[in-house]
Amino acid sequence: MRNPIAGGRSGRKQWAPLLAAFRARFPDLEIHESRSGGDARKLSRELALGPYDLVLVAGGDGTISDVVDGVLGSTRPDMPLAFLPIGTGCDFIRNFNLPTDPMALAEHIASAPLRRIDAGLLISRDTAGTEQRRHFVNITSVGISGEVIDAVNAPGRARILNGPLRFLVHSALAILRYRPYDFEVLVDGMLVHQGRLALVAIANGGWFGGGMHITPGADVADGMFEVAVMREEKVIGLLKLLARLHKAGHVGHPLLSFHKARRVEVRPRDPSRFPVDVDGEAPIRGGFVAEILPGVLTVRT
Ligand SMILES: Nc1ncnc2c1ncn2[C@@H]1O[C@H](COP(=O)(O)OP(=O)(O)OP(=O)(O)O)[C@@H](O)[C@H]1O
Repeated sequence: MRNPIAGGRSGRKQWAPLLAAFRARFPDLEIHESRSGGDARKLSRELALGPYDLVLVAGGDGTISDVVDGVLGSTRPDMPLAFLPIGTGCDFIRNFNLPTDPMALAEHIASAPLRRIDAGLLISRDTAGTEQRRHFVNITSVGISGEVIDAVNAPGRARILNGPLRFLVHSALAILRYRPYDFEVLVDGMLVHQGRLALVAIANGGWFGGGMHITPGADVADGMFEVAVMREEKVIGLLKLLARLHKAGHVGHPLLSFHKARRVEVRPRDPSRFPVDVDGEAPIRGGFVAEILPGVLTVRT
């Protein structure tokens, strides 16, 4: 299941050697390509019902998220998945120790045992008040990160910058522009914050934003979210924190708290609608509930 636009120009370059390596190791390989945004979800729901042993996801975090949502929403949610990282940020696969060489990656996936990992379920409401449900696999966050994702994914925005640098520059710009939202955050029913916030990250995996190690205590297979709550802070303080995120140097900061949880609710006070970063895309707006689904995904990593 390939997203042909993932990773831009460098993604297209990566594809030929990956395809050659995987064709050699998996002679029965079939290639299916998404044709538009969101198509990966529909296609993978169909593939989950097909005569296949494994769905290889060739794309970035958005593609992996769509495929996970498609497979978990199908009647065969235990269809095994494996990941061929081709993307801008490629944050989810940082949780696994995957080889970068295409031949080594093909061999690794072919011989890896099946294992179960967790995913998240998001429950939100659209503008008409209708309940929406979608799965995520890495990190759902709001605050500065939602604004960053809106900027990074803005259609028509020239791709002068790519990869982690793209996230870093947009993060710095979003911090300069950000006016903290007012939220209530409930973690397993307990109110852990009420008021203005820089960021809340509800994490299954440890990294977002092209390598920022926001939740170092996250474990994709422990049946829990790791939740990072970053309280309001002055611009200069946020920029300093941003500079420390790649090496997890933010841990221990007095304005940050971490929580382990099965259910997290983000209730907006002002504004009531804002972009929500779901695995590096912004498919929903406004408040939501996130629930962990322990061991629901079958993977070969
Ligand atoms: N054929 C297509 N044409 C246009 N958009 C597509 C197509 N197929 C998938 N998409 C969309 O492309 C978007 C980006 O995909 P993806 O996130 O995998 O790549 P990326 O943004 O380069 O990587 P990352 O998320 O790791 O930074 C997704 O939102 C997906 O819905």
